[in-house]
Amino acid sequence: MVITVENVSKSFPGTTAPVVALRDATLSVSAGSLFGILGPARSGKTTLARCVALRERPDRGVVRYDGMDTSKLTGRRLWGAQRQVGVVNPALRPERTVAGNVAAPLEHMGVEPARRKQRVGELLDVIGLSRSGARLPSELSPGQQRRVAVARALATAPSVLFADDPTAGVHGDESAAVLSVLDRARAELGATVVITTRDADVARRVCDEVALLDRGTVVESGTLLGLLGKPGSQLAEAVLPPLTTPRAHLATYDRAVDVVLVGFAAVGALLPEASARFDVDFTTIGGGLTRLGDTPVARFRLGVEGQRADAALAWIAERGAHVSTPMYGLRDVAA
Ligand SMILES: Nc1ncnc2c1ncn2[C@@H]1O[C@H](COP(=O)(O)OP(=O)(O)OP(=O)(O)O)[C@@H](O)[C@H]1O
Repeated sequence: MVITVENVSKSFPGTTAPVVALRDATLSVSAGSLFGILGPARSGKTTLARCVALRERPDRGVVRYDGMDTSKLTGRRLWGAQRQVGVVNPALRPERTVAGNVAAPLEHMGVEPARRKQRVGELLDVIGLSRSGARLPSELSPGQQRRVAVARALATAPSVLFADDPTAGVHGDESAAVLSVLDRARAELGATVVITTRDADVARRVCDEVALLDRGTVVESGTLLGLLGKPGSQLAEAVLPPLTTPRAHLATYDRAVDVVLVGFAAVGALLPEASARFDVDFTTIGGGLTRLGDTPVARFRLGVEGQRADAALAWIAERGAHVSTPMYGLRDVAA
């Protein structure tokens, strides 16, 4: 399902004046994407995600599901639209087993026992807890409990899954396992997944689309890979390896450039090949390698020497590398 948010504003009553949670927020969530709403504390992430999930009504603006204006929906039709979004609620029922927790929404819907059992089995497999169905939540680690909460939200096969801060209170490998379950929900069950997070690393690891929120305003949104080459992108800055080079260091080269390379072929081969073809030397003076999901991405600050430096840089740019002139932040100038 494609979800669009158009100029959504939302305020809440405050003690002295209304608290503005969202101002004119606009974004588009592609069908089948893992969409991250990223921003600092109180920037409006949860409110925006709740509007997307139809759990909160905007004061102004429209949320569309596959083009349909949801603001006009009431009663059964609103409920029907809300049911398309499974919301991950981390609070499990302590007295019920893992399987019982996952089965609860299906019982509520009156799904017959054999079908229920089959569905619960499938979901426990997706979350990697096939053999823990009979255990109680208290016997599981926080990360495993969170995975059960995801399975429960997926039980009724919603087309959209919403998880508010899915790695909150879960650490290290455990948080990677929670994120990989969200990724499987998208890849294997075909759900569009919307998450909120303060952590750019979460976005880097699993999100393919992101919106960056600042004090209720969407300051950037789009595909993460698409934003990498955008000059001055805050999202790109947050997920790429940092570049901090003293200005004096750059002066030792004919010229210096920042290069972003995306994908196995580019990261592995583009620079050595350009160097050989154009008889140009590249020296890495900053940056490094990372991954966006499974895609290797590199950002390097390079010293470039050789008469055909321009031709070499044009050649790598034609092959998809993003080449730019280093920009100086305050830190660099001070250094
Ligand atoms: N139900 C509510 N009543 C009053 N104020 C609210 C309500 N929900 C959110 N707010 C306020 O709206 C602003 C945005 O809150 P929101 O929870 O959407 O931000 P957030 O980015 O998810 O924050 P966090 O990362 O801290 O969870 C905050 O100032 C918050 O206090």
